[in-house]
Amino acid sequence: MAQIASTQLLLTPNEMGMADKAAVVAGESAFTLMASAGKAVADAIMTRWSKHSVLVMAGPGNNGGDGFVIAQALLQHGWPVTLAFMGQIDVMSEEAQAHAKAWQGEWQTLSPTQLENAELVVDALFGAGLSRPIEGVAHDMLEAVAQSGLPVCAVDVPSGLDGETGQVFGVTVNAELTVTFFRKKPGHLLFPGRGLCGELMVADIGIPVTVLDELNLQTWENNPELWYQKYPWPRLDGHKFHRGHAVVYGGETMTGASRLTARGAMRIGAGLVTLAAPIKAWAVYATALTGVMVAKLEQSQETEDFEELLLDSRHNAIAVGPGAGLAGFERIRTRKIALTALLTGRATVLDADALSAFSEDPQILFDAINGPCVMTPHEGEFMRLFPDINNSPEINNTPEIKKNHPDNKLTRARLAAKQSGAVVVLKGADTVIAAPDGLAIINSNAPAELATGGSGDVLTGFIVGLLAQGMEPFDAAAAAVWMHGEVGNDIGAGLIAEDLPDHLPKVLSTFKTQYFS
Ligand SMILES: NC(=O)C1=CN([C@@H]2O[C@H](COP(=O)(O)OP(=O)(O)OC[C@H]3O[C@@H](n4cnc5c(N)ncnc54)[C@H](OP(=O)(O)O)[C@@H]3O)[C@@H](O)[C@H]2O)[C@H](O)CC1
Ligand SMILES: [K+]
Repeated sequence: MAQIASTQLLLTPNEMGMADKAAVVAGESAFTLMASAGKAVADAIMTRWSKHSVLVMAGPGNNGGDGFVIAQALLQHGWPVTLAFMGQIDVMSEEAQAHAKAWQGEWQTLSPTQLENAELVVDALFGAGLSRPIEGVAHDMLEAVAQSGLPVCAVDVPSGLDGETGQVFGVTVNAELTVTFFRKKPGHLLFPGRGLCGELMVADIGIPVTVLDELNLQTWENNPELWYQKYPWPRLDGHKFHRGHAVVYGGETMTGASRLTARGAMRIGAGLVTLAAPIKAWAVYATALTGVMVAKLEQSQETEDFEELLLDSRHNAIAVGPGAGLAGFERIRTRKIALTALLTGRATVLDADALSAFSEDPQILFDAINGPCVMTPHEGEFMRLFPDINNSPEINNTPEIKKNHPDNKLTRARLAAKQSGAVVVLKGADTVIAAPDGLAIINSNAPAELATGGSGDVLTGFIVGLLAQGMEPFDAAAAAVWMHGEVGNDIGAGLIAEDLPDHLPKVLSTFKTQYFS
């Protein structure tokens, strides 16, 4: 995947440091890299804003070094620039010292009073090297910038934002523009970070792409580049059986949920979809669904009937959870149905009630996962299913977690995938898709409108529909999450879950034109 989607790779600040070093070993000079970084930011500023009085805040490390380059470039173009420095020049890196010496304007020591005459702020206080909460004058300054309402251009990250986790170290600013270098960082895409960066630009500063080969990177931003080559377009000579047969379990009470799942599976191209429902609800399903077949599960032998239905090996993908039911005996039945699905070893999606039904003994569920499986918890379901990842002092004290503290959504999803053996889709505005082997994708195209009842049920349908067509779980999950986001964008304001499957053809046709013609 690394080779086919190098531009989608995300580097943690630590990995970025390694890429930087590898570039220097390969012959790039650290001085030139910093010059290119600063120039890229200055160019972006001059493209976006007309000539303004600028305050450049430069910190003690190389982020501050970039600040000197930016200040000098803007000064040369006739911009009124104030440079506010915090640090000690003689302990800075050689390249930062050299660029600081090249600064031809006036020096000031960082202080909130400098904001009085500023119209634009360049934030080059801290970047990848931030290692602890910001205190003292830098803290007061960032707070004052935030309160001033002045437009901010952040260098690499808004200072205070952890480029690895998207979490804030005490204080930060809300940037209008963030210019980062070489590749995006996970913290640009994970909330709250994503909401703080404003427009995000990635500047090429001359780091050769070959340095990526050495790094064993495992994180990407979701994009069709990652999976379009495995996308199961219907074959011209195809038959509906080539496109798989998805089975969706439907409960007795919340029948809308699994209907949305079934419709999602149809729309994304499953050849056939069967909704299997307890006899009491059968008529509701049979009346409401046209293209979807409805199978009866007789009273008191629902699990046995479900098992029998799955004896037909053409039923190659199964979804359990939306509307499955958790009240009273339904909880036990949902568990049995989920375990029955998993026992077949066929591709299975577990969502909603199928996850919550195991909240008291999740290990029973994890032990049953032996085949291709995708779990799609939202944060609440995740907390119930993986309490130790969120709470255990033992886990929180391991060096791994200390570095990637539990607020790190990426790490939590990865650990959950490893612990359960399933691909985990940890849903939210910044959905993370993680595989048991550590590969992970952050999704970034979902609009706020998707946070609506039933939206997740459709996503489950998209995933099971792609699984039925033979896509691997990690790719199917990534493709479905991306399509779901695109459909959401396409509909926009006023979106309801029912719209999602029916707007998919438009998104699919754009995708097809873009990647297959
Ligand atoms: N390839 C690239 O990406 C390039 C990036 N460049 C820029 O370099 C920065 C990263 O530079 P680095 O020096 O590693 O880190 P910072 O500038 O963010 O800051 C490090 C200094 O800050 C001190 N520090 C850390 N946390 C705090 C704090 N909470 N309060 C006060 N001071 C803090 C730290 O001190 P230590 O005691 O922890 O060592 C350092 O002195 C990257 O973001 C890019 O902007 C290059 O220009 C070129 C290539
Ligand atoms: K910064």
